[in-house]
Amino acid sequence: MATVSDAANKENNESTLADRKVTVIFVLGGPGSGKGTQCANIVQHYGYTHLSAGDLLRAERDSGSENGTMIDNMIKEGKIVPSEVTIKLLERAILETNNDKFLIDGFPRNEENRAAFESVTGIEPRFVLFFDCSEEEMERRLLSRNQGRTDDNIETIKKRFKFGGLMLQSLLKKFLMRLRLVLSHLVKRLLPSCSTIHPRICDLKYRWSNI
Ligand SMILES: Nc1ncnc2c1ncn2[C@@H]1O[C@H](COP(=O)(O)OP(=O)(O)O)[C@@H](O)[C@H]1O
Ligand SMILES: O=c1ccn([C@@H]2O[C@H](COP(=O)(O)OP(=O)(O)O)[C@@H](O)[C@H]2O)c(=O)[nH]1
Repeated sequence: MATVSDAANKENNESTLADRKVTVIFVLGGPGSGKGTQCANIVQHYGYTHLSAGDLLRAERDSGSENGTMIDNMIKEGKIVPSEVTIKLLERAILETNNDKFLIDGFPRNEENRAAFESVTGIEPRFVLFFDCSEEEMERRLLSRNQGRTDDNIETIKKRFKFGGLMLQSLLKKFLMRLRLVLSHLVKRLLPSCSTIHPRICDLKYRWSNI
């Protein structure tokens, strides 16, 4: 589906997502559930390009952009950056990459993110990988992640759990209804290094062979 920005880009002879046929997998899970770690594994074995929404936002913040202060505040408060900002960064990253298969890590965070992405880019995910992990384990991992992040402190971690948990649950329900959700215990069969991800529920259509 072409968008207004697609039309503007066309006039400027820039390539747009409407010109590209891309496959997208959303990789979701709470903070510290292992999304980034497992994306690195998948990239190695399946030739996907890994796009972390959080990394794109941190790079934008550090670039001196006009949105830098807003992004910094949202991250420190564990809140969700407005969809249009994150989607623009994802769109740009896809267009700059010469691959047609993408793992989008940590996005969407909520239903509004999902709907906006679909409407702006016309892209529906092939499916969604969800890494399920207890808050206790996620907290332990985040506190020893040691990447110098401004949000890996106990106060912000609690906020990320509080704001993110419910939104993620209702988003997952949407994907579940569309039969697009693959849970961590299925991922675990393919990626033995996922062994500490704690498995729960479900017997859903398993489409790993398609990627
Ligand atoms: N299965 C695992 N068992 C133990 N520690 C893990 C596991 N997966 C990731 N970690 C560690 O937990 C921390 C958070 O993982 P990360 O992949 O950055 O999570 P996310 O991207 O979901 O926030 C990192 O320090 C990582 O090395
Ligand atoms: O689509 C996104 C992804 C990330 N974030 C912000 O970036 C922070 C860090 O996200 P990231 O995915 O890097 O880490 P995680 O919280 O999953 O460990 C989040 O708490 C949000 O404040 C956001 O607003 N929108």
